[in-house]
Amino acid sequence: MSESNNIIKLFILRHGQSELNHENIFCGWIDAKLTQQGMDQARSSAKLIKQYLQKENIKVPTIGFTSRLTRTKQTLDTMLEELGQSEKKQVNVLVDNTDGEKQLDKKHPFQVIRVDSNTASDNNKNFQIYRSWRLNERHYGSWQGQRKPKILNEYGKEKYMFIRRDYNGKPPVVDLNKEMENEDPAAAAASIVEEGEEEYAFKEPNRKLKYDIEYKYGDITTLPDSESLSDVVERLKPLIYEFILPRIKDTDNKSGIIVGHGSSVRSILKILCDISDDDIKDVNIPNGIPLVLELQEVRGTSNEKSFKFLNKFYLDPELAKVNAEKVKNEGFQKGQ
Ligand SMILES: O=C(O)[C@H](O)COP(=O)(O)O
Repeated sequence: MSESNNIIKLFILRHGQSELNHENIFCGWIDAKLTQQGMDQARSSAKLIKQYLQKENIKVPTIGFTSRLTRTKQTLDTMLEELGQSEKKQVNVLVDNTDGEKQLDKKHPFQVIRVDSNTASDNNKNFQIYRSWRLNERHYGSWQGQRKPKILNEYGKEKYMFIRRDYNGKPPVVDLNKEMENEDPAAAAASIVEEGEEEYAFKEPNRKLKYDIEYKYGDITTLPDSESLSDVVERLKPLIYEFILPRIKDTDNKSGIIVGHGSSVRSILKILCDISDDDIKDVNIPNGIPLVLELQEVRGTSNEKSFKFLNKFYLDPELAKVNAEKVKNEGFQKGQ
């Protein structure tokens, strides 16, 4: 096998701007949609990928991965329109298989549930999308739905930045009774906010409804109520090594698109580029700018050692630098 045909290329990006990014509100597992600017970012990220593929004489990837949140779905769907793949897509949801000990089953950790109802033209659908809750944003605990400047004011700069960026920083747990949409619409309509309690305008979707496929087909015992970046790294590792990389490696051109979130993209980089716990604090991910990550497949080694990091670069490095700095400073600017 020659050097060049065992190179795996990942196109990794954070979704375009969401309604809550726009409002400077912690989003986490709240299911915000993209703004118009977010849709535009998705489209221009696909244009950048297209230009790069043409320049390098590489075919469009045939596989993509998103979280289970709407903002990554909308981003990838919009990108596929621009890449001419939207008619070809086949959508699958990955659910966890656990062994008796409630650990991921080592032999068959994930089950693929096809969610497209149209099976008639399956043969033409050669762009495979896989969605997994393991690619979701970090669960931002009780900070979800709250304005960043307000939290900064309450916790002070040091604690605010520690929880946002330290590898082990973790927000207080969410009170799911209060901060999750009610399963029963009638009960939701009747729910009264006690005097002096804050009304949560932005809530996490009811999990039984949002993750119905996971509840129906898989073992779902581990959905979090607050996470540090290290928690996200742990939940992502099996997905990356047991599913994403082996699938991408088996495609014709060994490339794939991954659309994640600020913290899930930071976690992917931490895992694949071997970034230290300390250095990851300074990594901020801009919305909607693709990063190319190249890995070399090393034959004859076990999972985690079988992909060696080679190179990574943004397709618009200048804009990525400016926008990453803005992400870092969220909450601090006046007038937010
Ligand atoms: O969940 C969120 O609000 C953002 O996507 C990430 O926020 P952060 O950059 O403050 O960690």
